[in-house]
Amino acid sequence: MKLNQLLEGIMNELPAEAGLINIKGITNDSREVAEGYLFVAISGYKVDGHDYIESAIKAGAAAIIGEKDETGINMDIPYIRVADGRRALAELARKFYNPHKDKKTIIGITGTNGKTTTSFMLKHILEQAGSTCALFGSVYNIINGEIEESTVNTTMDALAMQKALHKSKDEYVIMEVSSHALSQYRVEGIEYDITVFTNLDHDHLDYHKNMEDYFLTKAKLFEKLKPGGNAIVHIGDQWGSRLAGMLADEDRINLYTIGKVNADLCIRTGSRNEMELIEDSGLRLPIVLPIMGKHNGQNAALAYQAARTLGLNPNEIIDALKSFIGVPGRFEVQKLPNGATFVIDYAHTGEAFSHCLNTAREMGAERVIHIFGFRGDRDKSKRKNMVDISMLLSDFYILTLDDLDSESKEEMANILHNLNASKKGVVILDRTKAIEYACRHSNAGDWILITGKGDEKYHLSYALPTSSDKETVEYVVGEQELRVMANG
Ligand SMILES: CC(=O)N[C@H]1[C@@H](OP(=O)(O)OP(=O)(O)OC[C@H]2O[C@@H](n3ccc(=O)[nH]c3=O)[C@H](O)[C@@H]2O)O[C@H](CO)[C@@H](O)[C@@H]1O[C@H](C)C(=O)N[C@@H](C)C(=O)N[C@H](CCC(=O)O)C(=O)O
Ligand SMILES: Nc1ncnc2c1ncn2[C@@H]1O[C@H](COP(=O)(O)OP(=O)(O)OP(=O)(O)O)[C@@H](O)[C@H]1O
Repeated sequence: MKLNQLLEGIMNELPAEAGLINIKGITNDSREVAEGYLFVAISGYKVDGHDYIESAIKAGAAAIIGEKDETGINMDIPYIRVADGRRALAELARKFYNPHKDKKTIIGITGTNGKTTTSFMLKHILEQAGSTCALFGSVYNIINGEIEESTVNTTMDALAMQKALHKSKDEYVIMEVSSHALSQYRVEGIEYDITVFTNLDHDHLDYHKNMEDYFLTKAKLFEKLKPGGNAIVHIGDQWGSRLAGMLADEDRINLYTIGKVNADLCIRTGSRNEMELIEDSGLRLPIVLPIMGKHNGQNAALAYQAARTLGLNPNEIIDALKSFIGVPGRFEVQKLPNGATFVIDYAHTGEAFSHCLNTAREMGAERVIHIFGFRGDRDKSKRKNMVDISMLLSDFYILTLDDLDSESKEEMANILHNLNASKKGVVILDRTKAIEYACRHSNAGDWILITGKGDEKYHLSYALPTSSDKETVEYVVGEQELRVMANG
């Protein structure tokens, strides 16, 4: 594609000869530049892409886009200045990979918790109805029925996103959209058919200034709805209600609210996994969800409403939900030989903790034991609240290590000891030893919840020869089986 075609609308005054340059590819990573590529230099959070312009030129770049007036580099290829490199990258990538806009139906799901679960549920419903569906999210990406290795981010960068949209021949694309993605223009230029809001909880305040900023960033997804598109908003918290209020007067879109009362789709929960969805027509749909937790009832209601707006009939959606097998690492349950229950979950916010711990009680736990830590570098201001909620809702908790990222083990150990303000809690730094300890001291009727990592691999090495919570649970359950056998 010619440079001037690519830059149309992004840049007005381009030297005539520069416009004729043939661009063979686009990248913002100097290590990926090949002959004839356009290199987009971005001032990043860790390093400055402008420092790699010379390497990009050596690797064969045909033109450079950057944010700085002066690069201080003598170059005989065009340097084009833009106000925001990330935004320009998104627009260029869309033009390069998807010049005719997407014909597929695109669904974006945002919120602090429940994005992955809701997206898996909706995918399952659409596939049961015979449709093909791509999924872009934190567990993995699925394109044309093939699982692709998981990306670093929940939402891919703009370039990977446009390539993935280009590659997908699926009828539907469901994507999790993080607030980071919205503020970094990773989904710029995408027009959504449906956008979904799950909830907002204290998280990511290492990145956002405050909850207000976090909320307004999430709300940007709804500006990207196509005219006539559908906004589906869970009004279970103040942020969802506020978003619904903001969207209510927008004539160009349709708004569907989900909540316990005064919503277009009402959720009535019964005991354990029983629930009922009530449409505003009065249609009542009872369902026993195959996965546990009221939070999953909310996720199911969001997926239900999305499928309804896509024209599926109520009973086929409810039937599909009945065969949903869950998401890896989200409330995965395993029974121990002694009658106790292990749960592996991805909860890493206070609200997610309360859902998980309450679910264990509702399922009949006599004693709830909670094992968790804090991810290094991530929102440090939520840590105390996480301990407070665990202290309130568990019978016993074990503070342990999670991934440290750039925080040191000593630093984290101090934080864990300082936050452990209750006799209900102990600190066992080694995560695998914490799990082993809980297993050894468990009785029939106990529920042991290990939260934070879900099915992700450990970044640290621990005492037991395992690399994820699931493997550690299998290991300690195996040990317990041996002990039970040895004791006859
Ligand atoms: C803080 C943050 O969000 N960083 C994101 C950002 O990184 P960055 O572009 O600033 O990267 P950088 O390393 O400073 O590099 C700057 C530029 O130099 C270039 N470079 C670098 C080295 C080199 O040799 N040559 C070169 O050209 C890079 O390609 C880049 O263009 O843009 C990258 C591409 O999109 C992201 O991968 C990266 O996410 C990092 C890994 C991250 O941890 N992000 C988290 C906070 C995040 O985004 N999380 C949300 C999910 C949150 C949730 O759980 O809900 C997500 O969507 O994943
Ligand atoms: N609707 C919900 N409300 C509150 N908590 C929820 C909800 N759904 C899931 N959770 C909790 O949040 C955890 C993560 O769920 P899920 O992976 O579906 O969310 P996510 O938004 O994709 O999270 P992340 O952005 O961190 O990947 C679950 O393991 C569960 O503990």
